[in-house]
Amino acid sequence: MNLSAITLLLAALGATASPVEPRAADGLNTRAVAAGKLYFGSATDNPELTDSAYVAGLSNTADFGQITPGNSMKWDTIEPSRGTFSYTKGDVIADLAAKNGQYLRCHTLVWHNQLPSWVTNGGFDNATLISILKNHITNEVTHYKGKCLHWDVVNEALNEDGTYRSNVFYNTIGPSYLPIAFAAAAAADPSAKLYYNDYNIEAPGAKSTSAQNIVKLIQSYGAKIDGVGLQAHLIVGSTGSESVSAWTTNLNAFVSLGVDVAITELDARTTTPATAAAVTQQAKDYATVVQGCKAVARCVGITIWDYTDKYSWIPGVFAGQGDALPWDSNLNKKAEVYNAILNAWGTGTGTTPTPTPTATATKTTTTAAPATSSAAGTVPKWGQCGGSEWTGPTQCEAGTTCTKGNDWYSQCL
Ligand SMILES: O[C@@H]1[C@@H](O)[C@H](O[C@@H]2CO[C@@H](O[C@@H]3CO[C@@H](O)[C@H](O)[C@H]3O)[C@H](O)[C@H]2O)OC[C@H]1O
Repeated sequence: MNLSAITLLLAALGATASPVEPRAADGLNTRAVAAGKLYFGSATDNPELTDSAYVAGLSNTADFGQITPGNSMKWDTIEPSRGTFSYTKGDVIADLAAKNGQYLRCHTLVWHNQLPSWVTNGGFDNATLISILKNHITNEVTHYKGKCLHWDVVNEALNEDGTYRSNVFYNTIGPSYLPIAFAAAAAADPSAKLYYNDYNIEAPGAKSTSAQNIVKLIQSYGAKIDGVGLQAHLIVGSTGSESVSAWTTNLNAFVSLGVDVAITELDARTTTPATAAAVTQQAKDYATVVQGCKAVARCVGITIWDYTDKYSWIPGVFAGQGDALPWDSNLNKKAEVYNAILNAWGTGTGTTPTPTPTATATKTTTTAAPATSSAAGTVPKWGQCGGSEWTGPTQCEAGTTCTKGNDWYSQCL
């Protein structure tokens, strides 16, 4: 039926064909925004962007209001050799987000994995590695300035028992590599929200407590940290999906430090092929995470680690595991899982944030300003070696020696 036929029909029925306000289509992102969140999003990666059906799904802003590059902003892609920066792959994803009017979560600046061997095995001394770290961060954050809603500044600095992970940065610089990284990122793009991101911090416990201590450490240096990302690579029916209250208790422990939280890499894997019972449990697990985030005002959004089993990272890393995402490997929605997420968001009641994102990430958020913020260059000096300027906690072990750097940190020897 053409438009004039519809008009005639409406006239016959006593109605008019006047234009009506378009309503946003229902979807995972639409529901998240209606619940007061900034986005529901998905990770993606360059190779799958040749799949037009996949791209169409990813670009559907009813479902996805944010995208995260799964690999293309990591150190080995961006600076594969010292001082040589390559932004081609990351730009493709940043441009796609801008074209779609989606937020961009930028991932990740400092991580022990996908770190080129020139960094890992370079044998650099403390001062040189700090300089390399700051140069990498400054260059990359400057390149994407104004485009990243969030930056995952440091990824996975902790072991399972909550101690610091041994990596080239920790082993050479000590824990101050974290505040140094955050300060460098803040200086390069003051508008981007800066996150510490880790896995197995989804439930209260030693690792979650240590992640909270990382927030305090960064704050104690006077550097800016805006949020903590909880990856949430879940196993169906296992830790991280027990109860909404466990989620809210844990999320609120971070929020009480004055930072936002985000679920940054959600998937829920099972033995493949998934049984009907596993899919039912998986739907509950996704719903639990959504309800936990929904209940905490400063939980700003949820990202699934790609949206379809077709491109999930899980089978390649966990043999015999998979079927972890709400879309199957034929790009069809798993109705039980998808609807569980929709229903968990509900139909609204939150404070709807300012308009749909445009190409720039510099937009108003519904969340409060971070509790601590200090511009790089005005942060307190780390005075254990010189003494007078610093009144914060002791960085270097008692009895060890240190040397005062020419910046706001010192170096434990
Ligand atoms: O061969 C590699 C391939 O192994 C690599 O896989 C990526 C590995 O990282 C995945 O993302 C991480 C998942 O868990 C968290 O710990 C991290 O924060 C994430 O960054 C990513 O999805 C995989 O594709 O990809 C590049 C290939 O050359």
